[in-house]
Amino acid sequence: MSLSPAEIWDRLRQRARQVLPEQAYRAWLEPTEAIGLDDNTLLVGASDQFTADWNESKHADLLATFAPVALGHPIKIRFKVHQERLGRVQMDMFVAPPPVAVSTAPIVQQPRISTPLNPRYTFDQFVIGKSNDVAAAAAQAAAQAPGKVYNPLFIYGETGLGKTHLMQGIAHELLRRTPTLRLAYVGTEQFTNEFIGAIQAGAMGDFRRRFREIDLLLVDDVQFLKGKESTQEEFFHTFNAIYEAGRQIVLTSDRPPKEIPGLESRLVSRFEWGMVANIDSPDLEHRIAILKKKASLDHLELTIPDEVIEFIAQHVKSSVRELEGSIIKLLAYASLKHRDISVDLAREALRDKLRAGSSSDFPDVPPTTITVATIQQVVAREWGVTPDGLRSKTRTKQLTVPRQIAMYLCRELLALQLVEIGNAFGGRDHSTVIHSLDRVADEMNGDPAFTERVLKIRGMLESLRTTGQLGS
Ligand SMILES: Nc1ncnc2c1ncn2[C@@H]1O[C@H](COP(=O)(O)OP(=O)(O)OP(=O)(O)O)[C@@H](O)[C@H]1O
Repeated sequence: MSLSPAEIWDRLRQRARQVLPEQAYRAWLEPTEAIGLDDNTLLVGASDQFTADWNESKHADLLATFAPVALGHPIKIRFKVHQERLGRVQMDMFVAPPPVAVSTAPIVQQPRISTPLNPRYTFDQFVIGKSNDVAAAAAQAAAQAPGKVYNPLFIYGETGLGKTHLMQGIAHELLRRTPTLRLAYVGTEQFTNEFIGAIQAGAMGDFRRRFREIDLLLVDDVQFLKGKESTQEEFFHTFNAIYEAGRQIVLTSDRPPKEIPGLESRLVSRFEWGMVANIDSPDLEHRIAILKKKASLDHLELTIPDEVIEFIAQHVKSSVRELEGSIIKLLAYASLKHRDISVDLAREALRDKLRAGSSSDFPDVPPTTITVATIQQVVAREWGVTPDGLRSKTRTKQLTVPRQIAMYLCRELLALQLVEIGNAFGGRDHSTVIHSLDRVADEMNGDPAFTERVLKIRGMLESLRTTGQLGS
């Protein structure tokens, strides 16, 4: 029986999980998916270019070593950006530890339907600003007097702005005070699936007990109730039972109740009974404060200078999740390049994110006027060889060293993918490119004259980019 690409990927990934740190697994391999199997190569999609490159350089070989045992034959693994997933970057953590279940010994007997809470989603880790002060105050009030003041509390806003964080903050606070709290925390999809499962199993009585005999109901993404008539009906009764018992309900959505299409009017009106609070995008000062808070929580104040925090806050505006993702990317990039974190490094590492905005938003991101061909020309001239020689298969030392440097500069200045660099230099494979980049980085660590020469070329190219002229 032959396995599907998804099954192959699952087997290999699970093996990798046993040997990689959990955080590394979650950050890099979890948000990937198999795209297809081509000949003997498994193609795996990542959400963005950097994740693809990082996996390619750090994990592809390791994963391939599991194949003979896991699949019974060797295969190669290649990572690429999965077009459908572009724009859905999910780096929902800084250097976050894996979420832990909230369960503690005394609670075990309590009815509990709960996805694990993220231990970092507490009130004291939530930075309050103009865009979220009403929602944060309401959440704190609901945690102080559950079921009494804002019931239900309905928090809405665009993705990645802290709705789930605030909602879980209420649960953390209540659990801290009452460890035996009966908590139900689910996404709307999970509620729907459990409901369908209960109908199929003829276990509606059990389902109702589990969802109604609770102290706190948290439901994420209620916009997904749209168009699901029977689920809405069941949710309506669940809501009423909990509400009438004076227990707290907290809901999140990407839009206010009235704007959820296909939501029954009796649910719309119930969702508006308590408090409907919006979370907006944070302004610049708020973004800086959030980044500083995250940096201090992870003891990164000395690693990430203030000007880098400000640079990121100025340019990454779409969501707090994106802000966090930027820092993760920057940390990984710095570690891959063995370089200290600076604004220049951030500009390189976050090139994709910076480009996602309009150029007028990013006046200090210069238009890319240099190309691979320019880099090849400038390097070839400096080393007294020809650009064609750099692109050829010839492996004399006279050509190998400038070729490696030109590859390195393509990566540094143009942030090209490994495979793009390989193609631009006579169709070399990614491991040759990685080897070349490592060689240059090693030489630069140990040989000041070499470093000076590379930096001189780099300076010339950068000046070409900013002024349109080659610096001397
Ligand atoms: N004000 C804030 N202070 C600190 N961290 C924040 C803040 N707002 C958001 N975050 C962080 O941003 C990330 C995304 O937040 P969260 O998951 O709560 O977003 P969301 O609005 O629920 O998004 P989605 O709708 O996609 O589920 C989390 O890691 C969260 O801790």
